[in-house]
Amino acid sequence: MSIIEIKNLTFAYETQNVLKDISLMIKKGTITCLLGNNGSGKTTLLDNILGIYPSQKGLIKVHGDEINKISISKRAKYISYIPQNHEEHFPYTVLEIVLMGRNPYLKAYERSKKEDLTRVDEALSLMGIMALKDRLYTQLSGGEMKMVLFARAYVQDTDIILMDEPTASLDLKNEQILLERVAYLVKEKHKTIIMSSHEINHPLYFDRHKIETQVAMLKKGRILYQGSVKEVVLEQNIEAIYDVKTKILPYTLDDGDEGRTVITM
Ligand SMILES: Nc1ncnc2c1ncn2[C@@H]1O[C@H](COP(=O)(O)OP(=O)(O)OP(=O)(O)O)[C@@H](O)[C@H]1O
Repeated sequence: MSIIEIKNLTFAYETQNVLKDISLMIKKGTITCLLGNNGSGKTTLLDNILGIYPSQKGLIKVHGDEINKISISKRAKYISYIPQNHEEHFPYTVLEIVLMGRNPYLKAYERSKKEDLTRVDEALSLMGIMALKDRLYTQLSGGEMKMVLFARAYVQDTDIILMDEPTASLDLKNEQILLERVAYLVKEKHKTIIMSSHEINHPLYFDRHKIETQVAMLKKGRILYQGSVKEVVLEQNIEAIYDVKTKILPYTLDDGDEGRTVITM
């Protein structure tokens, strides 16, 4: 059974439809990569899955229930979200920001327990950002903030994690850490991840690591191509979406692992 079912979703902010007849089935323990040019509707689709807008046309079900009928407290135990941009105006420390990921598990006025603080330490170590623990979140760089938000999603302990361009503004090392942690969460913890990305090599990376990966390529609010990495990440599809000519090149690593990489011409 699918953990997320989207059927014929059409959505408009005002009068013009931004998402058009989107249907997507997402299995537990898989990654879905949303690719598409700027303004194609990736963030809007993630926001709809999160249930932050009243439903318009079509249906989104999470764990078998219509998303807008699931209480906010239950939703926070089902889905965590790493937004593209996150502004925090209050000078919380990194510790406090990550600890917020445990809020869905606290009763009204209940204080964090020792176990919650242990989870925060575990997440900060996992992301290699223990040194940031007492820093003010408002004073971090964009890339450091992204790593902190991933740690917050990790402690929230949801089955589903939505990520909006999670590697944007990360340096090469942190991009590698993030991709490895995403792969770990899916393979070892059976999390279900939906991530938007402008990096076509991301689905190829997950495919090489033998993670079940679905790709949905959007253009002007429609999914034009949908399926496995091998079915969808093709030169002609990339050109149809981005109007850019590319080559997909095969490579073999020293250990014999084979993969493919996309280069622009
Ligand atoms: N709050 C809003 N009100 C009105 N229109 C919006 C709003 N948010 C987004 N849009 C419009 O909806 C369309 C889809 O935007 P969205 O942010 O979902 O695209 P995206 O694929 O995530 O783009 P990007 O790759 O640039 O992040 C765009 O034309 C955008 O201008």
